[in-house]
Amino acid sequence: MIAMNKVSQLYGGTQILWDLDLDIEPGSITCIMGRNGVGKTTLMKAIMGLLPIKSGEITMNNQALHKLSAERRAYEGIGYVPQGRDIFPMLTVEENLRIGLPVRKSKEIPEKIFELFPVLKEMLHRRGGDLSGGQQQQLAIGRALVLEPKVLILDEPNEGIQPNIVKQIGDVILKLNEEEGLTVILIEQKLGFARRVGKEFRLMEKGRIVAADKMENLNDDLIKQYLAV
Ligand SMILES: Nc1ncnc2c1ncn2[C@@H]1O[C@H](COP(=O)(O)OP(=O)(O)OP(=O)(O)O)[C@@H](O)[C@H]1O
Repeated sequence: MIAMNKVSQLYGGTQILWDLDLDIEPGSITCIMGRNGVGKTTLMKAIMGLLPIKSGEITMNNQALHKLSAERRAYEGIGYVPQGRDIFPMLTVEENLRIGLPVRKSKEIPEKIFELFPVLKEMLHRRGGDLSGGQQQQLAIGRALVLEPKVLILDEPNEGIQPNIVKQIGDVILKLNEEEGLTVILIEQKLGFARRVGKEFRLMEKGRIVAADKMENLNDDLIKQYLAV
């Protein structure tokens, strides 16, 4: 579905991604894992078009993606929930959700969003900045889903969030995947969550993918080598 072929990327003079190859199968839930600073967020920004790549190619369903603008990639069906949520604190929940609608050429927020996250309906007229961290994360996911993406990228959605909301977010990801075939790419540091939700894993080190397999094959040796701190 999404493929990266020998992608390299630099920040200033520092190379972050090195000839990186990645394959994301349609309908999969793939966890991108690795220690801090290995390039996971940079990789996601490269897929989204938020950072230009230096060389290599990125395709979705065999169509070149790396030449398209970030906006165009959203239009083509890639939804992105950045690290740190990034909602608009001064806008209401409803206004935050409506931001994606022009891309979708629709006037209404799909009712499905409120079925998945009932709290967003309850808080529709509150300012985003007044929500709890967990509620803001649900809003950020809801806002990405307004675009009805084919692929949803989430960057550490559970960072600093209380366990009951982490559970709800996991349930929503699994439901969208199982019922609608949504392809999910998830940056996840928490092993328990990755194992519950992920079907595939990709381990990163120093800007490269160093291991790729089904989640049930994420064994103690790999964890020790690439994840343990
Ligand atoms: N805007 C930037 N300018 C320069 N260097 C950056 C910038 N953003 C990230 N980097 C560097 O790029 C490298 C990869 O960062 P990235 O955020 O992609 O890693 P990560 O695996 O997502 O880490 P984390 O788990 O801590 O979020 C790090 O060494 C980081 O310091």
